[in-house]
Amino acid sequence: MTKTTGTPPAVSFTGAVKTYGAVRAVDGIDLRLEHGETVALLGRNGAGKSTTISLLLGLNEPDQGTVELFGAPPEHAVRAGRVGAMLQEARAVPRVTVRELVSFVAGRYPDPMPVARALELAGIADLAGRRVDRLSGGQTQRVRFAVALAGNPSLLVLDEPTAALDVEARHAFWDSMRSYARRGHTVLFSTHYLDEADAHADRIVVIDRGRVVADGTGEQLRRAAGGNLVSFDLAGHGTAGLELLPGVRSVEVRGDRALLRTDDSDATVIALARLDAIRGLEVVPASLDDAFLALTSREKETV
Ligand SMILES: Nc1ncnc2c1ncn2[C@@H]1O[C@H](COP(=O)(O)OP(=O)(O)OP(=O)(O)O)[C@@H](O)[C@H]1O
Repeated sequence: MTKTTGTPPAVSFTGAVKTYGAVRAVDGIDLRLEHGETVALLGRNGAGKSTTISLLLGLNEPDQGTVELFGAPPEHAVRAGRVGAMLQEARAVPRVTVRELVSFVAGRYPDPMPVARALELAGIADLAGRRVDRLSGGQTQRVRFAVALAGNPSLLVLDEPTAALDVEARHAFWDSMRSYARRGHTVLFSTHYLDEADAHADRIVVIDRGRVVADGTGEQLRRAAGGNLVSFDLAGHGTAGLELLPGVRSVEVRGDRALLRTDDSDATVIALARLDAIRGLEVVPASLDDAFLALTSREKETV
């Protein structure tokens, strides 16, 4: 992470709220992205990721709170060409070629990158002469990436950038994104894919029901959700009192096995041994999937 003292952060949300009727799509978000950070916004369907991004880009105004880019309202940074965005909805522009579209967008920025470079970074140099309304979903997605890059923005915002991409295109996309980020640019991307967030972001911000429920590295999220999972065959044992054992945060029963999420697996295992409940005992580190499920569990109140 690159900290810049004295300079306002690239992105700053303070108590931002956005409601649609009764739905609090963004429900009091505080978020700060420093210059040069790559941050993943992770959440289930309807968690509020796209609404957060629309506030960030100034496409929507918060009902409460503030959103700033580089210390000013988002539209300033957007108008100054400091922001590039790849949003979910793809509007096909009829008849123009890929090169024409990217050139047109680049021409509206004060300091664009060469069009050939944007096409190359997005992996579509070979599609330059093709009409944009005659491309596959994955190709269209890569054109939108080239459009987002065209202005050489300081802040790149990508809403589910890999949704329509096959495995190979996905790898190529992340390589490009990382090479862009390495040059000191700030990147925010939303995703449903935990592995992608873990592999490609410096920080993961988990959003649930319009709130930030976790913010940290993949490792910190795993720890926050309970470091290890201890499981064993119940073999007739009851589950009463298991949640009171040392380290245990939660107890789940799957068939005849009990699954304990614990912060201190040694202490939990010793206590289980005293109860003679160690048949088929297994201790595994909690995965990021486990962490994500624990953090965004529908049953759990996130306060
Ligand atoms: N224009 C709108 N009018 C009414 N409700 C909306 C609107 N946009 C979003 N919502 C609601 O706000 C909540 C958050 O939606 P949002 O699109 O921000 O979630 P998301 O995390 O991006 O979801 P997904 O992963 O499915 O894209 C949802 O309940 C959604 O139905």
